Amino acid sequence: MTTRPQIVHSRATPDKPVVPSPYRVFTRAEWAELRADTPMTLTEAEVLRLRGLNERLSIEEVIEIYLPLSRLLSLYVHATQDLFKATRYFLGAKDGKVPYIIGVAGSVAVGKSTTARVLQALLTRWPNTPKVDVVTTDGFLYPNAVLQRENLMERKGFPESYDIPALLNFLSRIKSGERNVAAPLYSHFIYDVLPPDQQVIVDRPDILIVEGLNVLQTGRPPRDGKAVPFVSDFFDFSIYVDAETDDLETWYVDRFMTLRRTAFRDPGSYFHRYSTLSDEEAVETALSIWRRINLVNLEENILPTRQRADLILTKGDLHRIDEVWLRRL
Ligand SMILES: Nc1ncnc2c1ncn2[C@@H]1O[C@H](COP(=O)(O)OP(=O)(O)O)[C@@H](O)[C@H]1O
Ligand SMILES: CC(C)(COP(=O)(O)O)[C@@H](O)C(=O)NCCC(=O)O
Repeated sequence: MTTRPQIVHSRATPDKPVVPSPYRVFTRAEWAELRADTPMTLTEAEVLRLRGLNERLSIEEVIEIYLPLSRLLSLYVHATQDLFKATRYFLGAKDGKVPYIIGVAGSVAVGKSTTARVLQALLTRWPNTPKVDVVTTDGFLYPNAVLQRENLMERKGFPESYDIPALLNFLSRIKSGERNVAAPLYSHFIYDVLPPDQQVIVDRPDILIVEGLNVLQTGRPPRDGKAVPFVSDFFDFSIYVDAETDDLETWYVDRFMTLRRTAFRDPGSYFHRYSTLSDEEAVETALSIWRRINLVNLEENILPTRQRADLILTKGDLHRIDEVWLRRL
């Protein structure tokens, strides 16, 4: 089972004083109280739109967890923009708009992409309707041809499977205020990155959400002593979506079984070969992929980054968030 962030649970003993937690912990009810004012209701059209993002997402979850979170983020975005304006004023600079970047980290199947899409939908509702884009880091995986050549197909999602310099270059261009920056895309259907003519263009959004397993990773310190930035150096705020390992395994297998009934039926899909398996065989296959690849990656490379996040959402059964941990500033 995943252990929850440890630091707050430490008990004082005579020889071991309690270490103050860098996080303030909110129960679900306490967090829900923070959805203070007007834009905290959803229109019917918005509810429908959110349902379209993920039919399993409960609207209660959106109201109690994601609306307060979008309120907090909106306040942070405004504060950062004001600070940026102050710098521009100081420098006598006229132009310049720099996107506010939010990183969303966590295991495969924890719901990063759903969280990112819900936040995107909610943040655009705030006064002045900011433009919010989402980029996923799987676009920066090396193509299968490269992973095969390097014997890394069983390491997809591990740090060495990503073109990190390309991701850093992308983020650096975004943070420099550059317009029309291309980001590569990944397709779960073909299980590979798409060709360069199918890249997505990011054109100076107000907010960019960057979602992926690896976004809080730091990598090895360079041997030559030359400083290399971390992906998270470009973030203004970061979120880690957390859950027990047993739940993650269930969600991974469930998603695999749903895809088997839908996308995998298409002969063009990479996993089409699994559409003819019996249900039991398919569950075994999904469990095997989970345990060989994603679980190992979670334990070795993803969980250790949890305590770098500004906010941790801890999920229980059925994706219900039961606690919110907010880093003290
Ligand atoms: N808040 C949620 N409520 C219900 N189901 C969810 C929620 N978030 C994700 N899921 C389900 O969990 C699975 C993994 O979610 P996804 O967003 O694809 O994860 P990730 O991007 O972390 O791999 C999917 O089947 C999705 O429908
Ligand atoms: C594509 C992924 C590495 C996730 O990438 P991310 O967007 O989080 O960077 C992952 O979904 C994946 O495909 N893992 C390999 C094992 C598997 O097939 O589940």
